[in-house]
Amino acid sequence: MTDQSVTRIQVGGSAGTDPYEVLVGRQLLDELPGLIGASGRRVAVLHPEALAGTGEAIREDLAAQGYEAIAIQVPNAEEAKTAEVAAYCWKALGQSGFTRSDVIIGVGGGATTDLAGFVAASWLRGVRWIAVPTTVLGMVDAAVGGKTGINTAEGKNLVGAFHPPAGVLCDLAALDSLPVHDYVSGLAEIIKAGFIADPVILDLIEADPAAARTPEGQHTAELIERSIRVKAEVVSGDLKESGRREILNYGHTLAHAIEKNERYKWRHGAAVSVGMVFAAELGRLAGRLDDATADRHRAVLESVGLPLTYRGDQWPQLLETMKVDKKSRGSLLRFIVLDGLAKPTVLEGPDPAVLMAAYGEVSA
Ligand SMILES: NC(=O)c1ccc[n+]([C@@H]2O[C@H](COP(=O)([O-])OP(=O)(O)OC[C@H]3O[C@@H](n4cnc5c(N)ncnc54)[C@H](O)[C@@H]3O)[C@@H](O)[C@H]2O)c1
Ligand SMILES: O=C(O)C(=O)C[C@@H](O)[C@H](O)[C@H](O)COP(=O)(O)O
Ligand SMILES: [Zn+2]
Repeated sequence: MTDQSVTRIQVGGSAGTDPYEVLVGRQLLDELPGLIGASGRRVAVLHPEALAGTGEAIREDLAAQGYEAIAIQVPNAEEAKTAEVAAYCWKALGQSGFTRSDVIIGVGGGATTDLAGFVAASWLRGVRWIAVPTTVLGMVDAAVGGKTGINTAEGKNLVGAFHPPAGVLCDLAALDSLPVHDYVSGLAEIIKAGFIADPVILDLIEADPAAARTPEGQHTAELIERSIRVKAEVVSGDLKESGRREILNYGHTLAHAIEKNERYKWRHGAAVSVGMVFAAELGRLAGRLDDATADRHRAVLESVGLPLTYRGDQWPQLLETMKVDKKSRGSLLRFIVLDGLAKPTVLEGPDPAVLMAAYGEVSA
């Protein structure tokens, strides 16, 4: 039985998109059969190496309920977000006779659910999938909203599809085994939600930054739920990022360039942290953002142990990579900046000197 203290947050349902729910609580796996649906006979549980035990336990449980269940183990973290690993998954699905009525379950962090969603989007031109995020970042951001994809040598998430899940199960117990480095990485996306839409998030973290770094923290569930609500509200109105959804990319233009520069060895949240400090400086230098809000970025990110700087000598490469950011239009670079707290906006084609000066503020 699903625990009674489960929070349900609806996503989508307008503009022709099917609604689905994000559940936050404990012991949520009993929800799987309902999400798989009456016509699902085969299920593929896609999981990273680090969650071999969890993946197998879910597979066994579903097999015991009569499903033809296979497990597909993929590498940890960004090593899973490649065309080669996607092809490996397609092969496993083909060999098990996976049809359009069958279902993929992505169990893991954002890298795993991005891959699982992409495999689901591309297999037979789209099959049903369910996200079971097991990291903070996966719960508050990656598993929600239907952006799926993989990286290429040229950049982050360059191949993908919008393919929303049938449901998202955030079991808070999963966070107990998450290394602190990965836990903290997820806080960057929570802090992003605070700056772009819900400043109460910032207040809660600033009240006790040490507690925010652990699953036992007093406000853990509230921070996760508030961030999911921000994401749910934004993507519900703009699934395919034709406008407002771009605000979720706050800090990501530089972040993705840093990730590529580091050959995807930096955690996404760490790169987003530096990217948000850069975006705040850009907003300040462009005359949009007040000093106090810009300075608040450094203070809150540093208080939870996120990085604020990156290598100063890498600017030319980073600038080149930023040109193929998905928000770019032709040769026009576009950034999300703040006009004030919780007032995100687009800054188009900033003066190259201003861009470089903003980078100077995050250069180590
Ligand atoms: N689709 C989206 O909208 C969206 C949004 C934000 C981020 N992302 C993507 O999410 C990815 C980052 O996700 P992440 O921060 O969750 O990292 P991750 O998926 O790389 O996971 C980090 C590490 O933790 C391990 N792990 C996962 N759950 C665990 C658990 N419960 N216990 C122990 N180990 C566990 C993983 O195997 C991996 O080694 C990036 O690729 C980023 O681009 C996507
Ligand atoms: O959901 C979105 O939209 C986001 O931008 C959320 C980001 O946190 C996330 O990292 C996303 O994958 C970035 O998307 P991309 O389109 O810039 O690759
Ligand atoms: Zn992100």
